Amino acid sequence: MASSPSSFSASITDLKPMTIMGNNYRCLFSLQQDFSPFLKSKSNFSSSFSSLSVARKLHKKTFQVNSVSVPTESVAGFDEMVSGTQRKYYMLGGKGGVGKTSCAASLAVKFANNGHPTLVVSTDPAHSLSDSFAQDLTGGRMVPVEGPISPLFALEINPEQAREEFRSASKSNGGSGVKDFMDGMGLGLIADQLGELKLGELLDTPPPGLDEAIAISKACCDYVIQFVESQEYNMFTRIIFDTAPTGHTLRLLSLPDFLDASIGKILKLRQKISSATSAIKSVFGQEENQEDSAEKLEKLRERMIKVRELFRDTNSTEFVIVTIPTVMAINESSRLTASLKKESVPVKRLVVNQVLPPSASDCKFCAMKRKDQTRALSMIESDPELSSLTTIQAPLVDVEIRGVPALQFLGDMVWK
Ligand SMILES: Nc1ncnc2c1ncn2[C@@H]1O[C@H](COP(=O)(O)OP(=O)(O)OP(=O)(O)O)[C@@H](O)[C@H]1O
Repeated sequence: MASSPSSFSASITDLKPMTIMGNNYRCLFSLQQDFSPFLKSKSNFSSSFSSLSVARKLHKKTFQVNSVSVPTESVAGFDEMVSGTQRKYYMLGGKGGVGKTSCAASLAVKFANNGHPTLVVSTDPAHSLSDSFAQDLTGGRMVPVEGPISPLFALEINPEQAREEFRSASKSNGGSGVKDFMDGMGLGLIADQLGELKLGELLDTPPPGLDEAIAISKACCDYVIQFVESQEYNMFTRIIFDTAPTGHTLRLLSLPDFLDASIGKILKLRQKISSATSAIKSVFGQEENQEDSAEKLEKLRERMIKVRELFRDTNSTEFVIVTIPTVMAINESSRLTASLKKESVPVKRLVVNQVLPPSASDCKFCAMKRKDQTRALSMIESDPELSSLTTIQAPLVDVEIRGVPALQFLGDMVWK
């Protein structure tokens, strides 16, 4: 067990041979556990970082010797991602289990090691950032991640809190449909005021599948607004979102539009009603309160427009799709790309994760798997949505990617 920089360097020579699907090579991952006490000390990390670079070089060399290099189709692009100190947002999304969290966490580590104070945020109700960083990041607030050179913080948006808010608002108002929705969105005051006027009939039907997940989307939007407005987040020049599987993410992205449209309708309605009879005015209470709530609504609407604009700003935001080489995952990625384009969300990169590395001698299982993957990869080339994206291939490795050194290792293979 190493616990000091000197023993760390000595142990570099002890890298254990590991295998990627049958091919021998030396793997940095075997270091992760041995050196965790050492890596706990941030001051030690910069010296460990240079040692890790040596280890990586050694690793690359071994790759060449054994002819099992990482798939070569990776396209340059990290230079562009890392350049500039203006804040950039990266959202990583795709089908469940394809490696969104691993890719998002590895990108965050890479940015932080390249001088960017970075925040990585999980918007997936089933968070796995803590597992990925091998560190407790729960609690719904920013937690520093030990290891990288520049500050790296992680935030897992607390789904229970958002769900609870939604549930209690729905229960206490005893309504249904749009009214429940408005309550859950923190618009209970307006919903109450308009309750007698059959609000549900005056608004369009909310999107199908409306449930507690939308409360989490609302919480995410609130955070996004804070990232833009609050001093607390000023320092971050890169913010990465590890998003939930496709359905949730699309809901999150369309929420600002939906709220903007709904609020617009309420405001118009209010205007009409405020000039009507005193009987109707009494439903709304005093003139002063009307002004107050109209102002609140207008403010909420402005903030939603801000979130929407941010999601669509090609200068500051990019949605990176993560997939794996299977027909199902690629079909879903194609649909996701089409939806994102429809929402005008900038998307230009596709990470194809868990690609079998080349091998001179496949077993029967590997040969079958490789055939499947080759077929799936060729689908990308002919897919009308995906073919125009920059494709980055990331290899399947035979160990779980957990902890900063492992994420750094993955990041160096993916983000080039
Ligand atoms: N390139 C890879 N090689 C080997 N294992 C990988 C690779 N990428 C990810 N994994 C493993 O796959 C599992 C799922 O990865 P991850 O949690 O990153 O996926 P996800 O898309 O975020 O999942 P979810 O949709 O459940 O949030 C993890 O155990 C992770 O270590």
